[in-house]
Amino acid sequence: MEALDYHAEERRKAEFDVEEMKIVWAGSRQAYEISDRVARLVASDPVFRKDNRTMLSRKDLFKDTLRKAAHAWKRIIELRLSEEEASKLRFFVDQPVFTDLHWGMFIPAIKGQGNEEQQQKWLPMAYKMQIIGCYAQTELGHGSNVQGLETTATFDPETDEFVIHSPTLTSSKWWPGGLGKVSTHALIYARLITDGQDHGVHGFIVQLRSLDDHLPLPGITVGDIGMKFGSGAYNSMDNGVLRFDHVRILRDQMLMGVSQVTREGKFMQSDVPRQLVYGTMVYVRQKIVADASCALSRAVCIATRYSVVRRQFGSHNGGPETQVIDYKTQQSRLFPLLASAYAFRFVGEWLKWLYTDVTQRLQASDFSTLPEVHACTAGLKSVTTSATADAIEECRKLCGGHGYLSSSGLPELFAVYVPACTYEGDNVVLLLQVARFLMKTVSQLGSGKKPVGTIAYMGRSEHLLQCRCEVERAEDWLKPNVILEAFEARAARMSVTCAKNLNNFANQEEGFAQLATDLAEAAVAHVQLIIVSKFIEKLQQDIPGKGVKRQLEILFNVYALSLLHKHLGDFVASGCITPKQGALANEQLRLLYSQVHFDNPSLLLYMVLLLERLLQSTSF
Ligand SMILES: CC(C)(COP(=O)(O)OP(=O)(O)OC[C@H]1O[C@@H](n2cnc3c(N)ncnc32)[C@H](O)[C@@H]1OP(=O)(O)O)[C@@H](O)C(=O)NCCC(=O)NCCSC(=O)CCCCCCCCCCCCCCC(=O)O
Ligand SMILES: Cc1cc2nc3c(=O)[nH]c(=O)nc-3n(C[C@H](O)[C@H](O)[C@H](O)COP(=O)(O)OP(=O)(O)OC[C@H]3O[C@@H](n4cnc5c(N)ncnc54)[C@H](O)[C@@H]3O)c2cc1C
Repeated sequence: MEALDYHAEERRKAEFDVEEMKIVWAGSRQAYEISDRVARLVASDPVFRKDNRTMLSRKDLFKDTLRKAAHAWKRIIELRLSEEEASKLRFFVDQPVFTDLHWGMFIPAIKGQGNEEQQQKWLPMAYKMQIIGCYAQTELGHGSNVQGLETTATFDPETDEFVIHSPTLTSSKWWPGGLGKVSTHALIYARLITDGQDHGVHGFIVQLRSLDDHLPLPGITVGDIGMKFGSGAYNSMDNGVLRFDHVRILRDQMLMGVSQVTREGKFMQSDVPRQLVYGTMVYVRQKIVADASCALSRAVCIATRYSVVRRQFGSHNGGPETQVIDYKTQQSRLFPLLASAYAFRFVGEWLKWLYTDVTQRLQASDFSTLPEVHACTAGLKSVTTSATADAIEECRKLCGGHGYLSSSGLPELFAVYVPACTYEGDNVVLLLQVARFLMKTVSQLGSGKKPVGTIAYMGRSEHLLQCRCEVERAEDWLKPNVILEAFEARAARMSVTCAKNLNNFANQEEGFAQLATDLAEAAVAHVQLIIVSKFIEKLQQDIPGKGVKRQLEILFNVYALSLLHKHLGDFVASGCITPKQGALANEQLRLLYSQVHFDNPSLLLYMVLLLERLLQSTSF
């Protein structure tokens, strides 16, 4: 049976309302309708074709990308698309391009760190793309360590200007997307110096190129940093290098929403946490979590299509060979990835709410949830991107030799996706930020300060440190409360153990350095608990559509139990569950795989159809 006939057949047999499942995936009926409308618009426009991009030279690929970006902008204007529709269209164009940084970082930074006057001056030009901006923070010598940046911004009270300078080779700005060829302006992060005093890293808007002839302005040396991983992939982006030779900018080009410099050169730190200077990174990290579910679902679609069509071995009396989807090993590798796509989707929805909430609180000078938002965005960005990068590679391997063909779509998807484990914060560095938040919380237990939000379970650590999972039969692992308590106990015990071991060192810094690996693992346990708990919360909502909730419950159990199986060592070593209970979880997982496959083949194929229109480069 041909794949498409098979799909049609399976949809007819669907155990659930596929249309309602589409809405669950999109987040709302409106979001689905926008997504579907824009996806069709992109898929039907030959300018946006992408099946050729791995065969283009870097120069032709870049020209092709600029052509698509210009066409996208033209269509946005012509069709009067809303900001949400425009963002979707740029997303579906699906090629790393300078607009990611213009819309994704340059504009949000001005909105988040600029004062009212600066927003009124710069945003109208940026929205009309009369200026094109990039986010120039990372330097050749420093990326993770933002406080180590070397570019200087020295205030000159004589002229009421800042002098922007690159004092060393390692202070060269290195990596910013859109910098190499396109951007006219940059948001530069530099050390603010007034009257000889260094006030740390702040943001400055600097014009790089002429708006007349696009040539670099005096004192600016700028260019592209060259080919990156893979052939097509991220080479459609002009990541660049930038050096300043005593470039002068007006005082009001320092973003003054977080701190200010007066005409007299006095540094004023307003009563907001200095970390708000990092706010744009927090914003993008929460976007990256939502994007992880998209990238993961695409890889799973391809691997699922392949697995239901491909046959190998098992022919009896000349009959058809076995579909590879029937192999238990194929199921145990593929189905947890399908479940992860939904898990990341739902936690991404929640994280978007958390970010919106903190943004509203900040406007009311309420900074109470800022530490949790930092920990959640950093941790979820780290865990979801690492899992997604690994999953795309796993999907390639699930597709045999065909997975290695460019036309499968997987190599390009992998090459474009994997830098997500590095940009917007190296994933290990971000886990250590989560660990810092966990250790601070544990140290405050007993102080009377009740842990709240995603860390509230730490307030029950006395119980969690000694509880025993009530699992005697495999089906006991189908109870959400049993799974939740196991994940809470594992996370609490790993954090409390780290906190106790830190006390064996002369100081916190030394302890942190020596125990960094344990702390990173405790951070992963905490973040995976958040993902599991948000999936449970999603299932507690009213989910319309025949059989939809039932499918999602199956996927939840696959996600949680496959994680438990993968990290069984943590659960058993921390005493949360016994080896026998671990074996029962694995037994239940096998039963669930059969359910996903035999009772609900359409659930798998639904994922195939989810973004099918966008998988034009997928040939099978
Ligand atoms: C956090 C750091 C690692 C360390 O910072 P510090 O040294 O300053 O802090 P400390 O570790 O000493 O901690 C002090 C204190 O501060 C707290 N803290 C730290 N950070 C934050 C924060 N962000 N918010 C709140 N609080 C924070 C910390 O917890 C401590 O608190 P306590 O004292 O109480 O313990 C920092 O150095 C850091 O963040 N490093 C990482 C650097 C980084 O992330 N760089 C990224 C550069 S930009 C980049 O890479 C861009 C890539 C983009 C590629 C494209 C992506 C596109 C994706 C989607 C967007 C699409 C949008 C499309 C839009 C459209 O088209 O429409
Ligand atoms: C495709 C791509 C696009 C990018 N776009 C932009 C952009 O638009 N704007 C921008 O400003 N930047 C951008 N970046 C830069 C990116 O943000 C940095 O690469 C990232 O922050 C990591 O910094 P680094 O490369 O200097 O590595 P480092 O910070 O030098 O870290 C190197 C490695 O050392 C280890 N390490 C470092 N510190 C620690 C620690 N404390 N504990 C344990 N291990 C540690 C980690 O393994 C880490 O991967 C981009 C990068 C890429 C790959």
